[in-house]
Amino acid sequence: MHFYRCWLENPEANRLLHHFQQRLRWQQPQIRMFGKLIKIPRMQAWYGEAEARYRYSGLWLEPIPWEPELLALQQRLRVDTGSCFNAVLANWYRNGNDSMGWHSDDEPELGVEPAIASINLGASRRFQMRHRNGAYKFELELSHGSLLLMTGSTQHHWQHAIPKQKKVTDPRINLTFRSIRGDENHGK
Ligand SMILES: O=C(O)CCC(=O)C(=O)O
Ligand SMILES: [Fe+2]
Repeated sequence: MHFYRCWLENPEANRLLHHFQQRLRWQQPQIRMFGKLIKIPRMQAWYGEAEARYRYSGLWLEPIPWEPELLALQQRLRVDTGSCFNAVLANWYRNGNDSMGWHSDDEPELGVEPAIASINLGASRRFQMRHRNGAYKFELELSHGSLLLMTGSTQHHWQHAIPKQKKVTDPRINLTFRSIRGDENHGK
């Protein structure tokens, strides 16, 4: 894992936060949990190239075609990280009551050792990580304008979560850029 605390300068991060809040096509999908349908505790949008269909928490997501500012970030990430991402999952945590439960990003369509680039805008939130063997746990503060890069076997050994933080009143947008293999590659 690599963490770049000042990947974006403040004025640009501010501009992008407002832009994405207003312009992305946010939805609040429902997932089945313990036999009940419940809305996920945040807003979400999936953008990218047409082949980047993705199953996330049991939901099939069809990508919305790239939006210009998302595409510009994808191009900057290619230069800075050397990875070509073909899709992005945007999450909007409206305040500290929104959250994401423990999971790994290990869906088969991400490939064996996925690189995931996660850009943070808005309120700082705690990013918790725990090892699957239960022995290690730590956390990072994901602040405005920062970039977290997860590569290699991170998703095999670790789970992560964004816990609720009741005192946080400001919104946060997180963009996780991913590389999805097209259907023709599945099962190979
Ligand atoms: O909001 C975050 O920082 C984490 C998002 C995440 O884990 C995901 O989209 O899979
Ligand atoms: Fe994740």
